[in-house]
Amino acid sequence: MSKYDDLFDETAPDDSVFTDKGALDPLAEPDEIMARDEQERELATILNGIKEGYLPPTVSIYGPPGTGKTLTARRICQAFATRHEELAAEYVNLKECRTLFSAANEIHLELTGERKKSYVGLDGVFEGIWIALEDYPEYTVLILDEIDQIQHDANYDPNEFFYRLLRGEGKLKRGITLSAWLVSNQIIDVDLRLDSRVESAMSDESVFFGPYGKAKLTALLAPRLEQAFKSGVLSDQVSEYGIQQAANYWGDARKALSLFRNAGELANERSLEEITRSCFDECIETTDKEAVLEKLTTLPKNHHAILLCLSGLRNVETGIIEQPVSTADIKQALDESSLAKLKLSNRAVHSVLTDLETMGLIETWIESRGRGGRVKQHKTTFEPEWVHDALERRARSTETDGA
Ligand SMILES: Nc1ncnc2c1ncn2[C@@H]1O[C@H](COP(=O)(O)OP(=O)(O)OP(=O)(O)O)[C@@H](O)[C@H]1O
Repeated sequence: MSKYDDLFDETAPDDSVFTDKGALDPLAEPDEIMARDEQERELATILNGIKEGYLPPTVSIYGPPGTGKTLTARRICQAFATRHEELAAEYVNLKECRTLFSAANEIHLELTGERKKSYVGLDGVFEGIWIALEDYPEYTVLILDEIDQIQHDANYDPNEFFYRLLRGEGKLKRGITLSAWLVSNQIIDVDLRLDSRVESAMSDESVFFGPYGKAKLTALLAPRLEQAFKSGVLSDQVSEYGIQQAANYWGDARKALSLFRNAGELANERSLEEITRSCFDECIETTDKEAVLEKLTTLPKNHHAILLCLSGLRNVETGIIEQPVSTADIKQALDESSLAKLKLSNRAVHSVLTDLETMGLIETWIESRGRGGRVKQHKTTFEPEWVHDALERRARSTETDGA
């Protein structure tokens, strides 16, 4: 018997509550979209516009995280495109794009399988996009997920991207009909402060995906819970309790799935035969923390630096991190620490703070101090200690990558 036989025996799940934990993976594609009939109908009506020779130049698809925007937009377009050869649909996720150039290049990559070199510039990439779309069917829907990322480009105004996308010369010259479906958490023209020449080229079509309430979450989770858990380990009452908690706290399908996975794992850890209400109560924070850490670990260095300054001041007596922190204090903490090497100007600090607020990671407000004037204050929307946990996690993964 090798040492691995022992190791595998020791780590094998013993009396697990799960039969198929993968069913609770939010990345796993569900067989069917549940509880989004209204939005599916709105989107199908928009697509059916091709029968009258019209697709809106833009459709804003917006709502809080985990409300099925991406899933619904992609599925409905794919289903329509397989039934109508005059329409093609392409999906591009702009999550990693920090410049207008990289966002346009991501679209180019999706359409052609190739990226453009940087010397061609933004206009060169758009020209490539229009050339590629010439060979497309009469109508193309381009789903641009996480479109709000393009506001992170410190050197360009997002209007430059939209102006080219909507009014580009190469597009008009070739008579290309493109409908850009802009998926984001906020309504896009308000969020990105688009100017009037861009706004006038956009349509005011928008489809809102609200947070899921208890009934919708129940419909959506039912087939996945049935697949995930052994029969008898999750009673109807306890399941209903977990769903109610997920609806009260978040209304987010992704977090609801994670909550059930975490609750099941806790029951396993404690060798419980059934999942209990307290498993859910104890997992609310873990589930929240998981989602925040995931977001934090993917942030750029400057964002981390600012968050560190925001969560670095501790009360000398209690050891508790003190918040809120003013913009001036953040800048001072930056300049007095090893983070000074990042050489962040006041403007850069301000722009990172705006980004963090848009991402829902901090809250910002103005405090009036009488004669002392007005001071901008900031605090994290989550436990500030988690910033340090995220950094540790990132350092560990860099070590592993480097190993
Ligand atoms: N209506 C639904 N029916 C079935 N599963 C759903 C539904 N809505 C969400 N889900 C599940 O939640 C996951 C996340 O949904 P999706 O990515 O579409 O959310 P989103 O609104 O685009 O989120 P974000 O704004 O964070 O990108 C899906 O992959 C799916 O597993």
